[in-house]
Amino acid sequence: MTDKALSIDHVCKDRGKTRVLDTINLSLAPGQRVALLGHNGAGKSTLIKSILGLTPIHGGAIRIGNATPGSNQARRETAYLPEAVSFHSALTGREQLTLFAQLSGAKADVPGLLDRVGLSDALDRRIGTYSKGMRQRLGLAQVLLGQPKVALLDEPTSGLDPISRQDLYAIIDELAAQGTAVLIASHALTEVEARTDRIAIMRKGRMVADDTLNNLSALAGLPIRLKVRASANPDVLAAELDGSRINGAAVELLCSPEDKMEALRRIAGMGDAVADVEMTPPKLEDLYRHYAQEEMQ
Ligand SMILES: Nc1ncnc2c1ncn2[C@@H]1O[C@H](COP(=O)(O)OP(=O)(O)OP(=O)(O)O)[C@@H](O)[C@H]1O
Repeated sequence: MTDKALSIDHVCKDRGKTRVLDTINLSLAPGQRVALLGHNGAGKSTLIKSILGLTPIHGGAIRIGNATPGSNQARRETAYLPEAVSFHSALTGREQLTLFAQLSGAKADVPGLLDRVGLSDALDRRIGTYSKGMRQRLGLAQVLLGQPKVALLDEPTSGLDPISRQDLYAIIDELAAQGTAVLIASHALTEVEARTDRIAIMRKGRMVADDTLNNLSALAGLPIRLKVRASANPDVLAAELDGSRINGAAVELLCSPEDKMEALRRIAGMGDAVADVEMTPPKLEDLYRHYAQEEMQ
């Protein structure tokens, strides 16, 4: 028995002569939300297809709980939302979801699920008349159907408006709260920064980072930005603090996490010459650039 919802252990996959997954390790505990990031072609979709058992791997092992990808048990326990969901356009949302429920053998409160994803007004409308966001919501209702152990979401918010994105993440949070491990492949860094527990970054088939945002920040040693606003003369402040002028009255300092307190003490020592201080830790965008870019290798 394992306490992991998903474990990926030394997985390799080749396409022709190219190794597209190279010794990938990744595990998700129940209820964890993990962002899977990487440039185009890094291997995210291939990894997701391998987890679904849709493409063979050539080394290592993948388990959904204790089940192997593609087995009946794994299929029951895994839900997948592709980037471009496609449904039968002649069916209504209610009919499509009822059909999925029958196919999966799950007992489902179809109107309740459609209500939960904000489609109660459209449940008897043909899917052909749904917008992209509505189809995405229907896809999410399908993910919610069987209370899966693992949910794999491929760019779930692409093409959605900001409110629909927020709604979608709220549903992902609910899914995680009921114990589903959620792996979200995405290019939307700002979103996943706020809405996931861990960040996994792939580069050319390898997993180059897998940790919490804070730990990745510490490991990367990226600088913290301090923006100091002068009350009177910013040039004097810039010279005293050894910072650079960034606009009318402000000075910017970059310091390592270890030097942060020392820098703050120096700023406080300037007394009334300082009107305000703003501190910005590295963002996921900075970390992504650090871990995913080739030049950094
Ligand atoms: N059906 C296929 N046949 C041959 N090569 C493929 C196939 N699908 C993907 N690849 C190759 O495998 C590598 C990984 O591609 P993959 O689609 O997994 O990347 P990705 O990280 O999902 O990219 P994106 O962000 O663009 O969706 C790439 O080099 C790609 O060209």
